[in-house]
Amino acid sequence: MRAHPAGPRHADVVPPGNTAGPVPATTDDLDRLHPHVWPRNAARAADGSTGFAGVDVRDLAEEYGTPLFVLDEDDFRSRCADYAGAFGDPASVHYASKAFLCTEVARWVAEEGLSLDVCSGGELNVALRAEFPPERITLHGNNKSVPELTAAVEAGVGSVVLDSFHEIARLEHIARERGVRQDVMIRVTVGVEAHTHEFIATAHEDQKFGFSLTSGQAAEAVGRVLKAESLRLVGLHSHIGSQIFDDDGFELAAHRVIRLLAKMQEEHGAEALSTVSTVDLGGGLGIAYTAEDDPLPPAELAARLNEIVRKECENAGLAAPRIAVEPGRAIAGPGTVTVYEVGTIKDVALDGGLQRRYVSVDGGMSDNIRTSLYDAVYDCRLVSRRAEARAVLSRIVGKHCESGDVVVRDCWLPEDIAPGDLVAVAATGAYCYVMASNYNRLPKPAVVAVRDGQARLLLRRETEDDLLRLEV
Ligand SMILES: Cc1ncc(COP(=O)(O)O)c(C=O)c1O
Ligand SMILES: N[C@@H](CCCC[NH3+])C(=O)O
Repeated sequence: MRAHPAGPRHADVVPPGNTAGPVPATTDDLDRLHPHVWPRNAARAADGSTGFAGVDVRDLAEEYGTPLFVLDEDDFRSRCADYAGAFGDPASVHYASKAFLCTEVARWVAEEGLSLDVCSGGELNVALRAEFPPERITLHGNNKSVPELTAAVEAGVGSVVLDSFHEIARLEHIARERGVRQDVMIRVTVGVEAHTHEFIATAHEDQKFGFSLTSGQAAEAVGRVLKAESLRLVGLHSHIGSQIFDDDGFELAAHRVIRLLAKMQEEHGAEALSTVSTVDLGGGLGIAYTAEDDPLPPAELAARLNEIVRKECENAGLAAPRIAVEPGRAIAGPGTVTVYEVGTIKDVALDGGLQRRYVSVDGGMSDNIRTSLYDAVYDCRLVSRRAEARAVLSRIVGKHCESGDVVVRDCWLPEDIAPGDLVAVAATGAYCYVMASNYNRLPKPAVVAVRDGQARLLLRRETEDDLLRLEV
């Protein structure tokens, strides 16, 4: 181990409240790719450069350009397998495709035996292009259009998660016209305050999703669906939010959904509810964006949920339903990194003798809006060579005309970072590419999959011509 000190040039110049964690004690620490945060097949090579599934990051940058999303295929597939194993039946794990989707990834999900959640006609279209088995597709959304509902029914999707009274009537009409009995679930807003950013919590009462439990709307929705001859109620659904670390919220949600099921059985009779075989507890499992984050292992979560559902059902005298879950971030997030090239570097003197270093890269808020939107925290490392100098607290910023264009608010980088160096931001597989924009007319980056020493393009980089394609 190299014992070279990596502390800041002057510890007293570091601005307070930084989110980069403690000063790396050595240059080895500055180089370390924490295994919870970085893709399962990321590793430093002997010369200090970084390989992703055995492919040198410098070769990837040269061949595909930067910014570049690099997706470790085995990491993605192994997380599908982890969830499938934890919950017993792969089909009861629905990959939430909003986190990241392209045709090839939909094929991987199908091959791993999982189900797939889509929440728009566009996502459905990609799934069907990948020939994803329609009976394993679920359609979500609080405002699905008539064409979206129609496309789903005609494709033969496994279920539609109903989100409003308007939609019950709309879907009933569409299914009846086509002579189909469509399987549906009801999205119940269970009134749980998930401990996460307020913009990504979804089960408190005052928001747009689902039928609320306390107002009686959820019970009313069950009644209406049971009367709709072209709909068949197969499950109750709850999703409490995203990037959640403790299981209390899931437990409470499970408890409330089962109570509703029991109440509905009392009201409508066991026969009427005999088709309700699933309790879907949604997604939301947090991932490690930094070494301090401590996500719940899928097997632990599955065991806890099974136990609570079993106990609740026993108390209510119900047969235990199948538990379904919808992880998006937990499957797609950790296996992808974004590689950027450093362009410019600027040191700023702050009040009180403090200093901040701005490292500008060739992407920004157009390929990762999460930092500006949710104050997201990320780990960023120099990946094209070994760190040889002391650590300097740095801020990774993009190239957009916006001072809030921050990719990583605080991270430690070696003092000698220079234009042309490659840096990578970890855990960008979920909600980065899919939320990308063309702000300042920047083309969307390419997405490349790596596996067994080989790289394969999944989505090509947008071109200047692509950016002109909508001009009339
Ligand atoms: C209904 C539903 N299911 C699943 C997910 C996936 O969430 P996550 O990516 O946090 O697992 C979301 C997004 O929050 C969602 O709205
Ligand atoms: N897009 C959000 C989460 C919302 C998930 C979809 N309901 C994120 O990046 O964290």
